[in-house]
Amino acid sequence: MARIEIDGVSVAVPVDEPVGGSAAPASKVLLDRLGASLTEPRIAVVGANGSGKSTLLRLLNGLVEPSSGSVRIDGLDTVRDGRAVRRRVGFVFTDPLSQLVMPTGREDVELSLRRTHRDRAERAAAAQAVLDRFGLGALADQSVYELSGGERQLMALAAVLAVGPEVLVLDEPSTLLDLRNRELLRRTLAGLDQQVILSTHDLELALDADRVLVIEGGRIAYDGTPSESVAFYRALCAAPVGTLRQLGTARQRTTAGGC
Ligand SMILES: Nc1ncnc2c1ncn2[C@@H]1O[C@H](COP(=O)(O)OP(=O)(O)OP(=O)(O)O)[C@@H](O)[C@H]1O
Repeated sequence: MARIEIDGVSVAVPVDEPVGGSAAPASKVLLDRLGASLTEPRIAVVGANGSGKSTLLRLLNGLVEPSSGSVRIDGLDTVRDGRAVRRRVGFVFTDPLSQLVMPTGREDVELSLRRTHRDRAERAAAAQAVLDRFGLGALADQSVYELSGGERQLMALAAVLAVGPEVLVLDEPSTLLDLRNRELLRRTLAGLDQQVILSTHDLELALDADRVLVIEGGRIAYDGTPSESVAFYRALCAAPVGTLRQLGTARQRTTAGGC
């Protein structure tokens, strides 16, 4: 497994409106002083809408850069060594159309394989094997715009897995999947050699992990076993917004928004 070190990471973005009448440019803090060492094979990140899950995942392959602190994958810094990090860390987006750039799934998988399989015939055979593994062979030559949302999501996952990244990061991978394909995804993830880090609102998927982080208001509100973390998250969602609750290691809940 890779060793992922998140060290004192904050992410802030500038906003147009200065806060409190100050003339200084204002910024919005998306992640606030996060620290974690991620070494388990399966890690899930749960949290309310807008809590910072996607921002956290995007840090892991340098799509988002820390405003302060650092993220290292096996010692490689995600900013300084961005290219090397992205070769190790495959990222599957929530919206597959932001990922599938070729007209058909087959071409997209072959595009992923262009570096590892220079020979055309070998590349075609490797692409077919990947497509078959996901039960996508029959859909491989259809326009990606004609695929259902779930089929596209599996196609995007196949295209990323084709190159065998060491770490697989998935942002809400089961959102568009029906029950059958959700089970296929769960079985696929369970059978991978790679380290898998995913964000999800699907608590069953979170319970499959070895470790679950609960993100709330840009901070890690709980970090524990799946059953503990999911119980914490359920309690957090049940708590009235703005109330002080002592829930395990929870901080005061100060942000608005449902779960
Ligand atoms: N580039 C940006 N500029 C300004 N605000 C941003 C930017 N990116 C994210 N945000 C804000 O940061 C917060 C966290 O966003 P993020 O996408 O990480 O949340 P999330 O937990 O993944 O949410 P969801 O479950 O709805 O997908 C949100 O309030 C979002 O609007």
